[in-house]
Amino acid sequence: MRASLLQIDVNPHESVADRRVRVAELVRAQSGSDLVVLPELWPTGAFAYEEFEANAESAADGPTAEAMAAAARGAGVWLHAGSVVERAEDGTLYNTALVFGPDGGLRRTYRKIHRFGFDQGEAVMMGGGQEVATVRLPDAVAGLATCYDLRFPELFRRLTDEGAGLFVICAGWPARRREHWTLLTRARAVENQAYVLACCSTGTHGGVPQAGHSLVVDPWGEVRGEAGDGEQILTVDLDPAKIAKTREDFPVLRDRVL
Ligand SMILES: NC(=O)CCC(=O)C(=O)O
Repeated sequence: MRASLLQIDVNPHESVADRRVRVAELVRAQSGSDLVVLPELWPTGAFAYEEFEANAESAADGPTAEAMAAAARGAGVWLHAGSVVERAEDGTLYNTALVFGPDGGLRRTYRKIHRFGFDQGEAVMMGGGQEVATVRLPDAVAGLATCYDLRFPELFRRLTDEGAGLFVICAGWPARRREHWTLLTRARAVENQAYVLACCSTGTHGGVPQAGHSLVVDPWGEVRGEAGDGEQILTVDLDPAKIAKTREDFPVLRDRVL
């Protein structure tokens, strides 16, 4: 299973519309991959709070959903299209991740459960998701999480209990906490014996320099690929059989007591 993480440069010098066109072209170019992953809130920037209202859109048929559906179909890939600022029917904003199948159909949405900001920014501007989300890919069940969710191991254990052997995490993680990013992605992989595909943005938006360093970690906790600081496509071949094999050979999940 070939996965390509598109570590997109998100900065205010490029308009949302231009970035959408550019990212769609990048996705279309990934036709040899099985799964393509984009960062959190790449149209606006995860910290560009002043852009949220003006760029809020429908998760089903807004401009980003339509462009990403066409790009997934064009490339014939599964696409975790990162997240968008969703405006729900009642007007509430959500940080919502979108997953498309190779036919361009929207297969899953996930509203970020843990909102970042400690009474500011996303934490007050957006509603919190209430449901965990998994999606069945051809060779594994993927559990979805978004950025700050990474700090909450109980979410990943719930996803594991729902059958996930691979976590896809879109993020706009700040550079100043990059050590946490690397440590926590590996921890989630080791404790759940699962692949972690963690795609972060790069550049600076909302005045917050981004970490980059998107990662693919295997179920043994080994880093199989890591991007650098700038915009980059990180392509890694995964072995989904390794999920069951790791869980059989070293069956810690069976020893859970609580
Ligand atoms: N966009 C986010 O969720 C940022 C999370 C973050 O900065 C952190 O957990 O640290």
